[in-house]
Amino acid sequence: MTKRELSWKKREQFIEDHGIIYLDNVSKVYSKGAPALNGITLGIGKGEFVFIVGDSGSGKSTLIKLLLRELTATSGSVYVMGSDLEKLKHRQVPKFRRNLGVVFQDFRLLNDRNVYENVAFAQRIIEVPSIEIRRNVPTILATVGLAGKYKAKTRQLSGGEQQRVALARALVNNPSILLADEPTGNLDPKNSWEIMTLLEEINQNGTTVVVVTHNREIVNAMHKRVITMKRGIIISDAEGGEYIDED
Ligand SMILES: Nc1ncnc2c1ncn2[C@@H]1O[C@H](COP(=O)(O)OP(=O)(O)OP(=O)(O)O)[C@@H](O)[C@H]1O
Repeated sequence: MTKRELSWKKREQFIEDHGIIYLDNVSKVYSKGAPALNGITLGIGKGEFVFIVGDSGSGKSTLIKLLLRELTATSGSVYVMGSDLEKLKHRQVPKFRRNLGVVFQDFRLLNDRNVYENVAFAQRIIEVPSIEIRRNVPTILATVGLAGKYKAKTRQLSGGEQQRVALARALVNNPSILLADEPTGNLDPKNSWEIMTLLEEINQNGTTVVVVTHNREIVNAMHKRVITMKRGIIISDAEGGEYIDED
């Protein structure tokens, strides 16, 4: 077995034992104030669908930023896909992020480009050959129900449609993990449900999905694993859990 095969096997074993996401006693302290995360230990298995909920300021976005390696932990270790993110060199970060899809509340699209270009862009930056891009983009747009809108400028779309473009862009590179930070925060109930249904389908196709949300109704209806945070710690972690009311 080559060295590379051996290290891949080790990583597979790590994921099997601890999860595709694993935080080991992680704290994050910003320059001022109480820790945003305070000794979090958490494993998320390959193929899981997990909600992360909690009061404003409880540390949810900080957690997502650690997983994306936008931030590093003050202490403890963050492992994503079996890699210790602290050991990742700066130049390795873009390659690491290829396996992560991410969507945000505010969509973050290129508003002067059309739908097709927004999605194709994600493939161009990782140098996917044009012939494959021309095949992949329509396929993923059909998956999110936007096949007919590929020429539209994103600013001409509804909020729900814009979030679907963002989802298509997040998924086109076939990531192992999809992180969604408040994906329905700017959407009405109907569009929120459509996005959640898409996230569930994506999960059923094998992608691990982590959703940060304040949407109580959706969390309570979907009966997924629910991790509740408060002031930087996990106060509840329950399969088929409910949104716990803030006090
Ligand atoms: N860049 C920063 N510098 C200093 N403090 C920060 C920074 N970002 C977040 N914090 C603090 O860390 C704590 C956790 O913030 P975080 O954004 O992770 O919470 P959250 O649960 O995502 O909140 P919300 O639901 O409002 O988005 C808060 O007390 C916040 O004020």
